[in-house]
Amino acid sequence: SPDSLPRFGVPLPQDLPNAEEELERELDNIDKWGMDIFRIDMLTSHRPLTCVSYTLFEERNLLKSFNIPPKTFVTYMLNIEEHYNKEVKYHNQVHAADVTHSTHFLLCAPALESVFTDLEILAALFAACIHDVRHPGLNNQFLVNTNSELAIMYNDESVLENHSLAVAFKLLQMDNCNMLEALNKKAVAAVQKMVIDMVLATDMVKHMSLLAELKTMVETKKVAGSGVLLLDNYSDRIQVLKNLLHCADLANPAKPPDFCQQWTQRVMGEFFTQGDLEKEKKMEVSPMMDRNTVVVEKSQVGFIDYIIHPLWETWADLVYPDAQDILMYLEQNREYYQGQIRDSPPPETAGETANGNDKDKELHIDLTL
Ligand SMILES: COc1ccc(C2=NN(C3CCN(c4ncnc5ccsc45)CC3)C(=O)[C@@H]3CC=CC[C@H]23)cc1OCc1ccccc1C(F)(F)F
Ligand SMILES: [Mg+2]
Ligand SMILES: [Zn+2]
Repeated sequence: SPDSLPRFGVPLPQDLPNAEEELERELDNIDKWGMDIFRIDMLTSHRPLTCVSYTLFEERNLLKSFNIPPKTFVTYMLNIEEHYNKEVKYHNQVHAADVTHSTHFLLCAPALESVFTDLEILAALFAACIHDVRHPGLNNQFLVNTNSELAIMYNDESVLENHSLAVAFKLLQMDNCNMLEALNKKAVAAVQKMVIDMVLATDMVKHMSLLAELKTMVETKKVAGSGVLLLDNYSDRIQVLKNLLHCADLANPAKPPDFCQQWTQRVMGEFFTQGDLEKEKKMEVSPMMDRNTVVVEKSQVGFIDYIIHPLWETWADLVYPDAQDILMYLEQNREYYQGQIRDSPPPETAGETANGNDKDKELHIDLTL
């Protein structure tokens, strides 16, 4: 019947004869780290988020478990997808679909089997879907420095993250969009709180404290007889979910090389566009956004050494041995970028930089630039 949903939730491109089989083949990899989200973006006429989230909610039986009418779910997700900015080169619906898929994969870790309830899984996938909605392709610092409407609205505090949350919950109230309508008030409140906690934790200013807490949790890790993590209070449970979404948001350097390199091109495109705008507005150009000075490969090595590897190494300890393959991709990508740096120095001895400075001090200088 005309109002029945397309098989993957979204209409497929008419000019691609076997789009449906191609898409089915890509989605067969939905439980694998190497799923090709860029091909899914192409095969769904740029609606990867609705397609991937619909496929995941069906696979996890979440629509039935929470009486979510499929039509309502798809209407809401298409609405969310529309509110990601296609002109933005990195923080668009493809990134949201990628983070949602990575969130699903991390939740599948054997160490987390039966640890989280369906409600918590729904909240984590929902948070991933909406975590960057209405991202303008500009960072919080720019919005604060330019006294933007958004920075005033949110008093300079996690401006983008607050905005994405507000937009997502506002869209839930539109016609035929309330996918949580069948949940009781208590469950809706619980989901909303978890989603808010997780999305606010994707603000990079929270990174160091989030990682410190994760390290403490790993050191005091409680494991059940079956080997799964023991998380017996909200604080521990939400802490793992915050770090899980943060890892999914910081997964690009831990993906197969060609995907990692595509994400790097996209983020450079977005950051340089901001740098150009800062130049145009006679502002001080953010050091990492100046196309005339940034050495992309060096940025990636610094990003991996100071942010990505410490986080993923700690996550891998938490779910040991489930994230070992991810760590392998990360180390492979780090070596690739290091090798791309022209006349790159000899491999450093542990903890020392070439001129004998302590690495962490160098990080401090780097991060405060
Ligand atoms: C695929 O590649 C990236 C994906 C996402 C990000 C994201 N970056 N960040 C920040 C940007 C500022 N950061 C730093 N500033 C100065 N010195 C250092 C030293 C080591 S990090 C760091 C910390 C990370 C975000 O907030 C984005 C939004 C949320 C999550 C992650 C996003 C960064 C990617 O590539 C690296 C990079 C690319 C281009 C320019 C700079 C960088 C750089 F290496 F600098 F990060
Ligand atoms: Mg974000
Ligand atoms: Zn993101």
